[in-house]
Amino acid sequence: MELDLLVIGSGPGGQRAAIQAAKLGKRVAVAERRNRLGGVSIHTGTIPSKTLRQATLEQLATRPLDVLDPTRVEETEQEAIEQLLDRAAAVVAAETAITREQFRRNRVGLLQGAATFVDANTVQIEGSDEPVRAQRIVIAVGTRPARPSTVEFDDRTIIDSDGLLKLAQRVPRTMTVVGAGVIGVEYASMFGALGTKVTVVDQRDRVLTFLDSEIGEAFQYLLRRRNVTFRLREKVEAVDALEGRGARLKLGSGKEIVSETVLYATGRQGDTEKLGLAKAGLKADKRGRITVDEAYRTEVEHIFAVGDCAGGAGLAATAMEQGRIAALTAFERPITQLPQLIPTGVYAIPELAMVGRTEEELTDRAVPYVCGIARWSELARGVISGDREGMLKLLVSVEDRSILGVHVLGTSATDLVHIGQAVMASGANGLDFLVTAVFNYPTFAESYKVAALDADNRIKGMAAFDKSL
Ligand SMILES: Cc1cc2nc3c(=O)[nH]c(=O)nc-3n(C[C@H](O)[C@H](O)[C@H](O)COP(=O)(O)OP(=O)(O)OC[C@H]3O[C@@H](n4cnc5c(N)ncnc54)[C@H](O)[C@@H]3O)c2cc1C
Ligand SMILES: NC(=O)c1ccc[n+]([C@@H]2O[C@H](COP(=O)([O-])OP(=O)(O)OC[C@H]3O[C@@H](n4cnc5c(N)ncnc54)[C@H](O)[C@@H]3O)[C@@H](O)[C@H]2O)c1
Repeated sequence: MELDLLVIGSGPGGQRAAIQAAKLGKRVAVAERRNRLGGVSIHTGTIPSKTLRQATLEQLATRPLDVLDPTRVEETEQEAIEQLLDRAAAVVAAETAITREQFRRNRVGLLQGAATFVDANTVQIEGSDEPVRAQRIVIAVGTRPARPSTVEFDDRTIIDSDGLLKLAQRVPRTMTVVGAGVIGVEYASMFGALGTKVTVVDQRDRVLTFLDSEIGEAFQYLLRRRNVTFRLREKVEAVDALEGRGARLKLGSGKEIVSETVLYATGRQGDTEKLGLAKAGLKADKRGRITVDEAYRTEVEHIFAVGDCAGGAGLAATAMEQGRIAALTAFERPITQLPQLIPTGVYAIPELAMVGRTEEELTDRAVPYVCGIARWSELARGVISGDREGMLKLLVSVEDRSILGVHVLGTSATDLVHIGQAVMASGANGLDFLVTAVFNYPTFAESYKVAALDADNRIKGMAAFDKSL
């Protein structure tokens, strides 16, 4: 088979690379080693975890009173987890079907089987007799959970985020989450909200270290109120399964934690070992990542790598755009590089999102700024929705009134952040746009106006003080 482009991997990076090349009229195929399309994003990562979260929130809002009946607790819990997993399975199936249909419409071929390089232009697909030759190749093989070699995972008691989706028995009473990164925190908050006593262990002294520290502290406080305990600056020394009764974690400080389930979320490893990269003149680093330039080109001119296996942000959102950029570059079309301003969304309970700088970064860079804050407790939409915990914080330049950072905690945070992203991208004077804009009322979006007025008042207050001197 002769192709203009072969894409290896059908996750978000591979999908977008393939469809972009097909839109240019190229002969394209995607190789996928699993018998399902969509990658980690659709099957074990983004989509199932976000569906479980949504279903959890709905279940909590409509939990029947008979759950308090002691004779029905086990049964009700079993039903509850089955409903959550069924909902995730239904959404996964729908998303897979959408991906398959998009490939069909765009005439993207599908080659099922693991791909390995024969040489820099030839790839063998497992189970096929005929090798595939392609003028250009995009590697989009993603990652898998990093499993420390000393830990015995059994997909039942000691699990990673893939194993969590097989937790079919019931919501565990106790859970230890190792790793307070995005995956650890999203699942810890979800199980905490469901009533599990969760302990989060991390070697760092803060959760989600990229957050603005005020928002991070508020978030940790809210999680503590929802059954989550933090053991920070702690290293895991050993994990022992206790026959049918959970597992015991031994920490470097000498503490021991016993829980029904241990969830490991300590990062991910590029899935590149079995690709035969050396045959194509390529190599990966010790985390399985392939080095690329700003257009996702590897050291070999016609081979590109995108998404999680090329390092970077580790997001479905960025993987998609990287795939598109790689395909445009491969066929000598003009590109716009990945923007600097990329939002982060954490789908915990409560939700978090940010774009731009934190207070700590601005302080380190000696950039003069003021904060403007809006609290959901004073926002009509917050009162109506019953979310009185949320807040939006704007960081505003005192020099040119541009918005330097946006930090949101609470309902709709992951959507709301994009208003800030758009205002920031439009450059200077963002504050004046927000101060004078009229937003629908009552909405969470109104928080931008409230926070902008707060920041404006602070800047005016400073100016009035200077004049009075
Ligand atoms: C629990 C969890 C929650 C997440 N939540 C979010 C979120 O809310 N928002 C967000 O933006 N991101 C989220 N992510 C991250 C997101 O899922 C990834 O960034 C994204 O899936 C990366 O896409 P990708 O195209 O690089 O590869 P992947 O989605 O990892 O897909 C790679 C594909 O390549 C295939 N493959 C591998 N080797 C071969 C081979 N040799 N031959 C053929 N096929 C091969 C694999 O089977 C797989 O299908 C989450 C991740 C996890 C684990
Ligand atoms: N909402 C989202 O966008 C979203 C959601 C989930 C996952 N993701 C992506 O998935 C990827 C993986 O996430 P992750 O949370 O597994 O990794 P991560 O690297 O973000 O976090 C891992 C955490 O584990 C800690 N850790 C590592 N080894 C440890 C040990 N031995 N003992 C104690 N703590 C230890 C680290 O200090 C770190 O805080 C990330 O790229 C993330 O962006 C994104």
